[in-house]
Amino acid sequence: MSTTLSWLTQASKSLSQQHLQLAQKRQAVLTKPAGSLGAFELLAIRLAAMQATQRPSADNVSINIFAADHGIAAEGVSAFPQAVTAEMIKNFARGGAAICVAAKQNSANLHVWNLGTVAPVDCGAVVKNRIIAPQTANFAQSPAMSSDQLNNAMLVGVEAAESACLPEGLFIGGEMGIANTSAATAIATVLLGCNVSDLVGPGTGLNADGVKHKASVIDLALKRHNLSGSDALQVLKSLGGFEIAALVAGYIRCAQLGIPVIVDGFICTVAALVAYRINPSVLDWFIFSHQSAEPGYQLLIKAFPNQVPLLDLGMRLGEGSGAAACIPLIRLACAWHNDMATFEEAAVSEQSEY
Ligand SMILES: O=C(O)c1ccc[n+]([C@@H]2O[C@H](COP(=O)([O-])O)[C@@H](O)[C@H]2O)c1
Ligand SMILES: Cc1cc2nc[nH]c2cc1C
Repeated sequence: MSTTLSWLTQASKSLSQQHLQLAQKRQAVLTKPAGSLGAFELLAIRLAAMQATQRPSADNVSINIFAADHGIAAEGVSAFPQAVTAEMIKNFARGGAAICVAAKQNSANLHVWNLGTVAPVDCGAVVKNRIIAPQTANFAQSPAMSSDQLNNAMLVGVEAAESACLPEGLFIGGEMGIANTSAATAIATVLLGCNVSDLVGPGTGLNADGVKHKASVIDLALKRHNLSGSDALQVLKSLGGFEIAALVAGYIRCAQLGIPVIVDGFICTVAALVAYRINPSVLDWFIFSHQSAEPGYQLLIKAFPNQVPLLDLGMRLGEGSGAAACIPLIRLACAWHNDMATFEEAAVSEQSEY
């Protein structure tokens, strides 16, 4: 696709190989059998390399929720009415949503970006209004976004990433948008070259008949668009989600700025896939937080080589909640790495040769 978005393919910041090796060496001499802290060890090593430090930290976390409505909601593909998107933005502003509680619990900064809802939202300064349109076009009938809309939605993600650029900051993207599992499923179906039935699921809670109907709506829409062979940006524009576009750009900008990204559930992981297809160098900066209960997640995560999500707790909320659930774990990984004694310091005998 011809685009003014050429910045998207600029290389991500390089990891510090020096700090990667120092962190690997330190993990090997801490008072524990080698590898016994499992994924915590790799997490600390990766963060040390990302932050180019011998003392990785996760103290500065910026949580950014991108919210938007979807024209495809008119096809009856969600268990909830479209009005919930705007209603939940108000709930974010009042502090009543799950992500607000998680942000407070973990002393993380929370930002809400409203990219457009059908019902108006007036929440004063708490919500940053960056309205692209009341909703995307219904992708069962036409492309979800114009090129300008795609560009403007992506600029919101860039703005969020750049404002998260604090010393040793981490970025969590979250999303809110009724019917966005349909958009995400459609995008992933094209990018993975699989069938809709391999990925489609209940989203907010459709029953079996509802999932069947959702699958046939997405299937028919994809036949109309005929996107096979299209690049990831074209797929994003056609099947959309302003909030998904903002996430894609936010992730890429974070990787370019050297900000570690904690990727949330199904929709966010689809955004991560679009980002990865546009610019493969972003993968160094992604920490996959949790296996969403949305069934398509299991196939989706296989598209990222060697990536295993940290948690599998049956979550499927969105909002960045699964990523936020990882904050205490990431902090613990850092504390173990930074503060444990070495075998030498503690005068503990090391492993024998056997
Ligand atoms: O993050 C996930 O894994 C996830 C899985 C299912 C649903 N959601 C959330 O539910 C909404 C989309 O679901 P739906 O059924 O309306 O397409 C949207 O606001 C998402 O944040 C999120
Ligand atoms: C209530 C509700 C809260 C959500 N948060 C993210 N997606 C959501 C969808 C619904 C329906």
